[in-house]
Amino acid sequence: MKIKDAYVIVTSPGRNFVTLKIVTDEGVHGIGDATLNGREMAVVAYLEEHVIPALVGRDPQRIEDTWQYLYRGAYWRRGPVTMSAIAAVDMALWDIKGKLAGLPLYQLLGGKSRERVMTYSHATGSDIAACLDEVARHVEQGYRAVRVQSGIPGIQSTYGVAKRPGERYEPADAKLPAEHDWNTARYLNHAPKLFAAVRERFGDDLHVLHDVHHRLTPIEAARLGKEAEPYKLFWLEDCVPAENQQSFKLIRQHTTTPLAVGEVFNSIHDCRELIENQWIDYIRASLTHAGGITAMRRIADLAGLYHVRTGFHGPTDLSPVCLGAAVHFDTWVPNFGIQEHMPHETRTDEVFPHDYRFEDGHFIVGETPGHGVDIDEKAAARFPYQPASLPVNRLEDGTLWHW
Ligand SMILES: O=C(O)[C@H](O)[C@@H](O)[C@H](O)[C@H](O)CO
Ligand SMILES: [Mg+2]
Repeated sequence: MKIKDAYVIVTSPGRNFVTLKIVTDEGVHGIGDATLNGREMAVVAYLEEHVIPALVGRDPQRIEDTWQYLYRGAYWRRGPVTMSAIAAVDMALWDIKGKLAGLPLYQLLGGKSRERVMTYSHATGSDIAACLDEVARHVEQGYRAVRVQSGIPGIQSTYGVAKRPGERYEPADAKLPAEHDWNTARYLNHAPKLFAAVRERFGDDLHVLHDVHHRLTPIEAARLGKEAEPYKLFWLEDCVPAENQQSFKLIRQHTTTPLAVGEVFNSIHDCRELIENQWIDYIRASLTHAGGITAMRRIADLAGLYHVRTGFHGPTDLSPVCLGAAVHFDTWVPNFGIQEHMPHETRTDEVFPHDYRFEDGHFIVGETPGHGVDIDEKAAARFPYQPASLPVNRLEDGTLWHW
C-alpha cells in the first residue's frame, strides 16, 4: 500500500484551521490537524513545500518510520511549525491505520482505561459577579470543572475575558496584533478574591482552574500559588513563561497549589526537567503542537513515572480533528487528568463531522474506525482563510510584556 496523494485544506468557519488529508492508493484516507493559531500559513508552506513531496509513495502503515523520517530528516529539529506539520501527518496516519484495522484509535493505543473523559470549560466575565454567573451556567450544563477568568479593575483588556457576556473568548481577532495592557500588582491583588468568591458560591465539590497566561515572575507565581491554597484550585496554569524550566523549582518550593504548563511546548525536551523533578502536576501539550500521537505517547509515559497527569490543551484554535484524536488518547492514557473543552462554533462542527460527544461534563469516545473526525471539503471551501494575529501585551510604561 502507498500514499497516493496528500494535500492541505485551509478553512475559516469562524476561525482558521489547517487540515492535512492523506489518501492511499487503495482509496482509504486520513486527516490530521496542523493549526498553529496566528501562524497558520507557515505550517501550510512547511507541509506543501517540504513534507508532502516526501510522503507520496511511502507506506502509510509505517507511522513510526515516517515520524522519524520527518523529525530526523529535517535536520532542524523541533519548533512549533515543524512539530505541528509532523503531528498532522502522524494523526492522519493513525486515522488510516484505524480504518484499515476496522478499529477506533483508542483500541489501537491499548483500549479503554475509562468510560468517559472529564472536561473543563471557560467561565469568563468582565467582573467577579459576571464570572460567577458564567460558572453557574457551566455547572447547569453538567461541567464538574470550570476555568475562571475575570476582568481586573484598572486593566482595560484581560486575558481570557470575552468581549460580551456568554461569548467565546477568541484572542486572534485582528489582522495585526491588538495591543493589550498589563499590571501585575493589580492582578495579584485581584485573583485571590475571584477564587474566594467562586468557592463561597459553589462550595468545595467544583473543580476550579485558572490560567495566568505566562505573565508572572517565579516569585510572584509562588505568592499567588500560596494565596490560592485555601481555595484548593484544581490547577494554576502557565504561571510563568516556561522556557526556563528551573523557574518551576522555585515556585514548587513555596506552594502546594497544583501546577499545569505546556500548551506552547512542542517536544518532550520542553518538559523533561519539569517532569523528572516533579515540579509540575499536569502536562498541557497538545497532539497538534507536540508532534502527534506518536510523540505525545512518549511524553505521557514519561510523565506517568513521576505522577504527572495529562491536561491537554483544547481551545477553539485546535480543530475538531485534534479534539477527536485527543478524546481517544484521553480514553486510553493511564495517567489522564482532564481535557480542556472550549466548544467549537456550529459552522466549525459542520465542516468537521465527528463522532465524539459531550455529555454531563464529559466526552464520550466514538466507535468509528480511526479518530472518528472527517472534513467536508465542500463546506470547508465556503470559508476562506482570514488573516488573524494573537495580541501583544504592554505594561503601563509601554514595555512589551508576555501575552
Ligand atoms: O488555556 C488555553 O486554552 C489557552 O491559553 C488558549 O486560550 C491560548 O491563549 C490560545 O490557544 C492561543 O492560541
Ligand atoms: Mg492556557
